[in-house]
Amino acid sequence: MTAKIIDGKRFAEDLRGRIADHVSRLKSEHGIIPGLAVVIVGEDPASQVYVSSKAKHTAAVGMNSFKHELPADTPEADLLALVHQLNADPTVHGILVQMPVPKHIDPNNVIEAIDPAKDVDCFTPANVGKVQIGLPGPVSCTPLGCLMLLRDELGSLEGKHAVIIGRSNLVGKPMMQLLLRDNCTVTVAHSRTKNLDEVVRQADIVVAAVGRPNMVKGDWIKPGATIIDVGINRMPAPEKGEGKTRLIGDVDFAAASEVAAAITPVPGGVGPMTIACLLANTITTASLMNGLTPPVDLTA
Ligand SMILES: NC(=O)C1=CN([C@@H]2O[C@H](COP(=O)(O)OP(=O)(O)OC[C@H]3O[C@@H](n4cnc5c(N)ncnc54)[C@H](OP(=O)(O)O)[C@@H]3O)[C@@H](O)[C@H]2O)C=CC1
Ligand SMILES: Nc1nc(=O)c2c([nH]1)NC[C@@H]1CN(c3ccc(C(=O)N[C@@H](CCC(=O)O)C(=O)O)cc3)C=[N+]21
Repeated sequence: MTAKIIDGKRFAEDLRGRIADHVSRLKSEHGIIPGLAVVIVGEDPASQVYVSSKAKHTAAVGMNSFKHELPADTPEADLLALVHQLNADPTVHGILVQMPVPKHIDPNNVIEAIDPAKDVDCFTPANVGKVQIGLPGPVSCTPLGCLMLLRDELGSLEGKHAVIIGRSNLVGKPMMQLLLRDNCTVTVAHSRTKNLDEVVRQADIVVAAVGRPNMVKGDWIKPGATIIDVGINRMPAPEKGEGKTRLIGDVDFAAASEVAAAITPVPGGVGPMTIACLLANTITTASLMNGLTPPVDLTA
């Protein structure tokens, strides 16, 4: 079998088109221009790339984009003061502080400082809890993007056995909640899981979110499974020239493609969906902050 390649880049483009429609409706019917503030501390090149990409897409859908770049040695108190200022700013509906933050800053203090009403990453305890009980609000961007791709590919997810590899607060745990809500039977594997290959062989749906290049082998995949590869691993690519790199996922794409029914590529799979879902969450928070029901097609 040669797997269908799930085109996350194209799906994200379509999603951004729908988001742009919602933005223009919020403007014309309610006089609201959704605003997203992105804060980056330090000069990590990969983070810079993501932040620029977010700013570009935010503006392209008609939202206000506010970018705050702080030096790497910014004291924690100054970062928290900026977050409080953004919490109080009525033109800002979403706040994202790019992670990781430098070592002298406690990421938990940053997350606690963000007003849950503007928490478009869905990092705050209030919003994590809302996802768990199924109340409206922002939903973790990467898991939301994975869910949209899976629903588009499979229709109903009911009764499917989903194996998630990774249990981070950013990806694995919220993915577990969303798949459970869609009536999957969910297994969450992690670094202490025994016989991971045998566990993965049970899966109708595999979500790999580990950060280890090509860790999931072709012979771990049940024939006909659907594979979502969240992993982003930057590898040296001397064949492209001195100092060049390329991205690969957590799944051995070539081997898994021989067995699976459908698979996301890296790049061009989950990554673009993450950014589109950040914009979707900004529509959700802007709607809720104004007493409006968030559009159903942008949330879980
Ligand atoms: N495409 C996108 O938009 C995004 C991509 N990513 C990428 O996804 C990947 C995961 O990110 P994130 O969740 O933040 O990573 P974390 O490092 O926070 O979590 C990794 C998880 O993988 C588990 N793990 C580590 N080694 C193994 C192993 N040998 N076998 C099984 N499980 C293992 C860890 O287990 P334990 O808990 O036991 O330590 C942990 O739960 C990264 O490559 C990241 O770059 C992340 C966010 C967005
Ligand atoms: N507060 C916060 N929220 C995040 O959502 C967040 C974060 N911090 N820190 C880092 C991770 C990682 N992340 C990605 C977003 C887009 C791509 C993406 O667009 N990837 C492209 C490739 C981009 C490239 O070529 O570098 C793709 O997979 O096709 C990847 C990874 C969001 N994260």
